[in-house]
Amino acid sequence: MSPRTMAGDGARPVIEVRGLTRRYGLLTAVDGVDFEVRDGEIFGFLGPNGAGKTTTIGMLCTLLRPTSGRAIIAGHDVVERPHDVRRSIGLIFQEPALDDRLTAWENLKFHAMLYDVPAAEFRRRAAEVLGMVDLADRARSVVRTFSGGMRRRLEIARGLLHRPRVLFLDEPTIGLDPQTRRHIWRYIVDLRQQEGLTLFLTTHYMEEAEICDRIAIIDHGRIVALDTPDNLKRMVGGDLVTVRAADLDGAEERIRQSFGLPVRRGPEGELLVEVERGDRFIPQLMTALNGDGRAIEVHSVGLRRPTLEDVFVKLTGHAIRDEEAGPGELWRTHVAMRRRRA
Ligand SMILES: Nc1ncnc2c1ncn2[C@@H]1O[C@H](COP(=O)(O)OP(=O)(O)OP(=O)(O)O)[C@@H](O)[C@H]1O
Repeated sequence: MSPRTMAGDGARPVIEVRGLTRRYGLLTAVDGVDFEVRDGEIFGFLGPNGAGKTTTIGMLCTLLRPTSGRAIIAGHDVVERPHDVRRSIGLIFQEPALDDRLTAWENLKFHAMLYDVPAAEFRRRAAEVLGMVDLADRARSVVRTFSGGMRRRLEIARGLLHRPRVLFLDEPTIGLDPQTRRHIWRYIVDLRQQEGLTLFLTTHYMEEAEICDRIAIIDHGRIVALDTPDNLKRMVGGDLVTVRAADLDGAEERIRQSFGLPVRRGPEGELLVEVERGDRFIPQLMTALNGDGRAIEVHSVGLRRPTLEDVFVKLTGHAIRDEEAGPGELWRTHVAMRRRRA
């Protein structure tokens, strides 16, 4: 039975979260979230920077204490049994956590010592996980000589060394180029097939969230929707027609008056109209925009299927990309997380 069919078979969830809350002073970073993750599932947290993804993962991994609420990982309460939780999980965080003066093998060895993996088991397992991420021939190379993608693969191998039941990945591809990002995801999906483990990941890249079995969309510390990517996209309806025009306000008003349909703004300021059949709607739209005594100059009209970005905009009223962090902001976040963990 593949892990995909194992998911949702009625077994006890591997992660159970009830009313989980974390406050920093007056700010409620995570605001009473509830969800369950099934064994063998790829479960994603999707939301903009600052939505509360890292804080949630921090609590599930026992690095941050919840202000209130409960989280049970592989049957262990994160507050009452943190040691058991840590043995059940692997972590891959945004910031690299390898020692680049050591070889790949030595980095794994250090991790095995922390997790009490016996020496014979370590040798077998280290060879296995390095093979999984295509680094077997670089085992004795110093990590300093590795590319960003190789380092991330080694971190994945290290996260798997002690055979965790759940692997947590916080923005595992941030800062990598698109090709390397695709490779990393291929490894992650293969791993689920090979190891049957549960993956909990956070991302603000919409296309990456598509690989999840289910996604929780999080905004301002709250889960605003939780479902499969397909079901989430169905919330947006049929087709999306995009309109770019010289007078966007005028075009918006004309569409509302002519069709009585709601009009939203897309991430680049374009108009978005949800319709059942876009191919039939566009000719009527052009007639409406050209007619009525005053033609509105149209720059382009597009037709596409809804994406997770559209779902996010529909649910929250704002775009994920608007809040994407620049390098400076990301660096500040990393420094803050390091300090929090220190
Ligand atoms: N140690 C801290 N002290 C005060 N506020 C914090 C702290 N850590 C996080 N926050 C705030 O809590 C909120 C949630 O942050 P969090 O890092 O969990 O978001 P995120 O969705 O993971 O974003 P990112 O992808 O940027 O890490 C933000 O408003 C952030 O500024």
